[in-house]
Amino acid sequence: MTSKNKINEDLANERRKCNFNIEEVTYILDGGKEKTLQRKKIEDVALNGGASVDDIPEEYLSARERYENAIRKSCIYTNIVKNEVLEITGIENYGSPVLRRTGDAFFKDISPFMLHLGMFVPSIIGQCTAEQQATWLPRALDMKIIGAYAQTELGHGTFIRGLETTATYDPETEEFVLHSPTITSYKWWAGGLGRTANHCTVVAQLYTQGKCHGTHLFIVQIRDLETHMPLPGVKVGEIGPRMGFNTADNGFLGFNNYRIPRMNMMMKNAQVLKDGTYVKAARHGKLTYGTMVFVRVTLVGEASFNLAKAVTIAVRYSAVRRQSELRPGSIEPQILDYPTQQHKLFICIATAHAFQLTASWLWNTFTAVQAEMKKGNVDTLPELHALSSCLKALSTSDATAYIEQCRFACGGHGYMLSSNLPFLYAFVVATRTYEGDYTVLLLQTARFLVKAWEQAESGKVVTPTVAYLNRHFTTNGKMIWDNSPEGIIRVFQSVAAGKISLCVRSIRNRITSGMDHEDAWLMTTVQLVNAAEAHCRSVILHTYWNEIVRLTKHSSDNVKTVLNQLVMLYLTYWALERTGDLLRYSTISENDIDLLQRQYEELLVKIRPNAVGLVDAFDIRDEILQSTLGSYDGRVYERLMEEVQKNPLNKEPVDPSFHKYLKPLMKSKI
Ligand SMILES: CCCCCCCCCCCCC/C=C/C(=O)SCCNC(=O)CCNC(=O)[C@H](O)C(C)(C)COP(=O)(O)OP(=O)(O)OC[C@H]1O[C@@H](n2cnc3c(N)ncnc32)[C@H](O)[C@@H]1OP(=O)(O)O
Ligand SMILES: Cc1cc2nc3c(=O)[nH]c(=O)nc-3n(C[C@H](O)[C@H](O)[C@H](O)COP(=O)(O)OP(=O)(O)OC[C@H]3O[C@@H](n4cnc5c(N)ncnc54)[C@H](O)[C@@H]3O)c2cc1C
Repeated sequence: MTSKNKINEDLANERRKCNFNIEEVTYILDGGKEKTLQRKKIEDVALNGGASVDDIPEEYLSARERYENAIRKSCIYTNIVKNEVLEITGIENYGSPVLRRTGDAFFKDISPFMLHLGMFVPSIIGQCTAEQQATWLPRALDMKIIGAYAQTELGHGTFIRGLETTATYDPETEEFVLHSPTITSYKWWAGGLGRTANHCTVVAQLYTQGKCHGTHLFIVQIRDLETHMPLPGVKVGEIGPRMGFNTADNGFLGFNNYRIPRMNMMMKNAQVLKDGTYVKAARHGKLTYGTMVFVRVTLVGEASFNLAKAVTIAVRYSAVRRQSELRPGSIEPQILDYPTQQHKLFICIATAHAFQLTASWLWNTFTAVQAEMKKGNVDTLPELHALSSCLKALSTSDATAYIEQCRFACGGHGYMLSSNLPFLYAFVVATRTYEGDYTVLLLQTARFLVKAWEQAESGKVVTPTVAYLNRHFTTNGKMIWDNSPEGIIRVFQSVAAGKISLCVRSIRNRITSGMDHEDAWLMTTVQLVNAAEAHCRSVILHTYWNEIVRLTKHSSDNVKTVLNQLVMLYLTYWALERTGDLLRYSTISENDIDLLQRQYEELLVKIRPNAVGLVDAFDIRDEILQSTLGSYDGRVYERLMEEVQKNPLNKEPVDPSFHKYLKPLMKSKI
């Protein structure tokens, strides 16, 4: 073995200690052996050309160079996908998470094509009629047209009903006239819009026959397909440097009485006829928000994957890194041996599992609701909206906090861009805001919870994810504390029920004392967010536990044991995090809390020997991790030194600025 492919001795030892079958866990996380094999096949085809490697790391490039480089790599990757990967996987895999994640090997930051596949194409699939899809979808999938999703404006993101861009129907020419009447009506933020897209989905207020019918979606060509020049009446550009997403050319867009054909309105859920008659969406008023629901569902899996990357980096690094002395003169321990380090990292492994299994469950719920809606039944949509809203909010918020924790766990080296942890953080922290801000989405879930509470109060049976509310009305007093997984979950459900109950009481008391409903709701929103968070925690705990029980039924004993230890760690961690709530809503005692703490510390000890095996089971290739600290071989220090050689500042022994500025300064007199 050369030093280049030699595995770090500490890491090799960790792998020898691992007592479970790593592949078995990978299969569980991927959703089955076949899925793992297909993922590996895709990765082999897409990554073995080595096209991902930049001669100069992208962080050293100027804004222009970075963008051009991102486009170059997006085209290379798209060609590989079109010509090689889809040959073996089929076109239905075009937008699959596996392909999105494999693409991470090409970009430390973001592909300018991400919104094309992530939202433009889904908006065509979800919002267009079959006839419209036949017109647009093949061209979009073949990249003959490249799109963005332009909804947010300079003045409004959250409040979609407040968007100001207008689309006014002109029956004379059978066209819509798009217009940006104010500065705040300019579209702002859409990824890929600034420099790359030649089309986009535009969300605008629809006017026909003198009446406004609210926001609707339109497909709009914004640039000439030959010259890429913005079309007359279109003003488009890039919004400027951001915390992350700097290769995604997030853009602005304004229209000056810009005309598009009638059939460019996405007409699956509402139509404007030739004469201007508006035909209302028959089934549900919010079906035009469907693309957002789809993306929120996919973001739970994204949160899991990015957290899995961060913790893979941090655990491998913590096995390689030695620091301090436990006793005078003793060998410096691996930092992974410190219980405080285990406390930082093992919860991240468990959370990545919890979110991955919850994401798959949510995806199945989403497809089941879609199937019902195809049959004309929209009854399950409110529950899906409530679930996808809170799960998106919590998974992105927790993943953000834990990725930062992984960076802290890597000390100074975690601050290096080459560790990839700062990029991961900058990418994931945005997901807490986009596709619906954290607070705003939890308040959407709270609306659903209050209604469900009122139904349960009146004796009606409520939907499965809030079924615990029915129990709330049949049991008296605090929930009996029980340290079993099912017991902890029941207590978390009681916490949620108790908090929702307090919200309802607050709202009612405020109304009784003279407030109108809107003000009473507004004054209660701090509690409502808290209640929605508690509900969502109980959903995640419940789903994670249920899925582990179901998926490990036929697993080997050691896999069962280690996955059980992780889920128990997760349940115990959250019970300890929420002792205040547990004291308020259950019979838990001081003694029970002491026991929980001991149980938690014992779990850290049990998981420790399998920690590296557990992150290896995420099976994230080095090309995708893109980290000096987290590679499979653990050559941390060598890779940090190799990176230094790529730094353009080190190309010449003396920087020109020395002669230009420093020397004159040194020579000048005070
Ligand atoms: C290669 C593969 C690619 C894969 C890619 C994976 C990664 C993808 C990355 C994608 C990157 C994305 C980048 C970012 C993109 C964006 O951010 S796009 C813009 C997103 N914007 C938002 O999310 C805005 C958030 N705001 C809203 O959603 C809404 O305005 C609101 C907050 C929900 C309020 O809407 P409003 O119309 O005012 O409704 P309300 O009055 O509050 O509620 C009325 C009732 O409607 C119900 N409802 C609301 N929304 C929905 C919905 N979506 N579905 C169903 N029902 C809904 C609401 O609950 C109310 O119900 P009742 O209580 O019964 O009255
Ligand atoms: C990296 C990135 C990429 C994006 N990509 C796209 C894209 O491709 N296409 C697109 O259309 N948009 C995109 N967006 C925009 C994004 O969807 C919005 O920024 C997001 O929905 C939040 O809206 P806002 O910016 O208007 O925030 P605001 O709504 O102004 O929120 C500001 C604060 O006010 C609070 N707040 C707002 N309303 C309420 C309320 N009713 N109750 C309580 N608190 C409230 C929020 O909680 C938040 O703390 C992107 C944003 C980012 C950061």
